[in-house]
Amino acid sequence: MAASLHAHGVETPGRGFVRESKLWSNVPITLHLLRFSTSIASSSRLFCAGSGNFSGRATTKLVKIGDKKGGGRVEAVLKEDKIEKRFSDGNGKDFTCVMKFGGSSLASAERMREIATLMLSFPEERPVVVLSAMGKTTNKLLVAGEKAVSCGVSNASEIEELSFVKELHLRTVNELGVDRSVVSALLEQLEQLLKGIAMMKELTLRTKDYLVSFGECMSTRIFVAYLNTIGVRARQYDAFDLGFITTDDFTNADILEATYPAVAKRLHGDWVNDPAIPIVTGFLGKGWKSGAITTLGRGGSDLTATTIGKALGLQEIQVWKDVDGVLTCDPSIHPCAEPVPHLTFDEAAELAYFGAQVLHPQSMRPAREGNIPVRVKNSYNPQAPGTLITKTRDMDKAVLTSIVLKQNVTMLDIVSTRMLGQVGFLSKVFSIFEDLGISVDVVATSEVSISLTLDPSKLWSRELIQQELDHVVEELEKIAVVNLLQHRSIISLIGNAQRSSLILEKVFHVLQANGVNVQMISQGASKVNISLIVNDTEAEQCVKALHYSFFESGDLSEQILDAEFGNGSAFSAI
Ligand SMILES: Nc1ncnc2c1ncn2[C@@H]1O[C@H](COP(=O)(O)OP(=O)(O)O)[C@@H](O)[C@H]1O
Ligand SMILES: N[C@@H](CC(=O)OP(=O)(O)O)C(=O)O
Repeated sequence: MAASLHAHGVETPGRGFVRESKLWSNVPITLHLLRFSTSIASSSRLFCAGSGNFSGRATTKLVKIGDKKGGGRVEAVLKEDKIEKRFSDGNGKDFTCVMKFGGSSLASAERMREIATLMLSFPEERPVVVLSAMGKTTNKLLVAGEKAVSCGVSNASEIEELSFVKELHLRTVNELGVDRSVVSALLEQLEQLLKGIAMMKELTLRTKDYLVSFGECMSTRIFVAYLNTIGVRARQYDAFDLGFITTDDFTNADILEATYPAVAKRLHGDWVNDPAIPIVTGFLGKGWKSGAITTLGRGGSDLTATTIGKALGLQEIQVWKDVDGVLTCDPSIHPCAEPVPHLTFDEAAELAYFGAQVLHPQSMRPAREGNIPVRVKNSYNPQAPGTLITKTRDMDKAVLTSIVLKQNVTMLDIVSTRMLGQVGFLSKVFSIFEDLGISVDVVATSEVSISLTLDPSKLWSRELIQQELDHVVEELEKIAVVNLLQHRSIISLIGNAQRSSLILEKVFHVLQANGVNVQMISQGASKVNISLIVNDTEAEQCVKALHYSFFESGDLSEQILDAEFGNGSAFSAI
């Protein structure tokens, strides 16, 4: 039978008293008071009252506290099987940070155990934890849904991806020693849903969101059950019931302002009533009109984490990945990519927007608004310092921060037939895109022409199919001569705007040496980003050459920069 321990307060020589602190353990434990958050004076004794088995092999230690007013916070470390578990009584500020673990950090039972150990190895933190779906579950669910549309009701149960998802989650609960019932009902519902899709022969965006939500709903339930079995109090939350209110843009919903107070109220209230580490589903929300489950776009758990960080005004948002932080380029394109130690919110947002998979494009917004530092860390290598993202950073020595590649982009050259004046021309072109609901990425304009790119794989918008492209061209041809150029790539250089001339000089030198023609160039209003459009076939080679030149050759070492440009301020006038 699980032993439970309720430590009901702290007796002090003076009037000091800490309000109820509840500690549970299902194994014999040793309890040490870790710290008391107000000033420490004399010696006192932790005492237990009322219910619970705080006896036998569990021992108390004399502790030092001395808060005359009786406020403050008790924290204790329970030691058992080398796992350290930390509890707090919630007096004072409830939570210190958000810890978000992505699918890559949660691929198996073993990884879940490691994540629990990692999470509990920060005794000074009281985290809110956000989890994504295990491993590649979201992709598998989407493929299962597509297959269900055409496989027939009688074959829906046999869909390979459904079997994969079932097997992964059942194996994980078995290996973690938690009850199968934690996921069995959800797996049953998932199978029923796929049969429903097969019967209807259609997969709407709304159904897609409901379908993928099973991933996060299962991973969080398994993790909470596991934490409870090792004696850690944790509570599962589905974001759509926690207060995440979104637009009804299924597969790409926006978080509404009402979310912040709702989430704060619920998490705070529950903690005060019954402290337990909150484990929240990433990626999910509830549409404000439909009341249905929505998702925040692929990789949306990062946004869940920063939203909670802002809602609770926390000290830090930690995003745990499978890489040593934000890197100088995508490591799958160039293995010599290196971690970037420090980024601003603007740099990180630009990097994510232009396609670096490592962060969700919208995720920096709440962190920036709340001015809460974001730390990107590696759950496979927690010692690595990772990347710290803050409002400002010292840009004196910064030249280029990161190179981002987005492939398979469509480009349009639009030249006015001069039927409209200059102002009319630009506005007409953009209204055509607006009417068709197509987002434009990179733009370069002159008086009578516009070059721009459309992104067919944009994560948060629908796919551009050929028919739609033909329609765009048809509309534009009413006012312009249009040239559609497919299979292009955008290479985005995220860096120090104060050094744009130096960056461009170097870029053109590298591209010329590699015989690459740049088809379009654009510097965003944020000045953090310079984008170059090249052919898809040349893009990866370009990125490698640029990476070598900016990060590996030593040409831009700090000494050289100091000697050539002082502290960079010489460029600010440009
Ligand atoms: N500039 C970059 N820095 C770091 N990782 C990048 C970058 N560009 C692409 N990636 C890819 O992003 C992956 C991490 O993001 P993601 O898969 O969303 O993690 P998680 O699922 O854990 O949230 C890395 O494994 C890496 O392959
Ligand atoms: N599971 C969702 C949400 C998410 O954020 O995942 P990850 O943290 O693994 O990128 C997805 O795959 O899009």
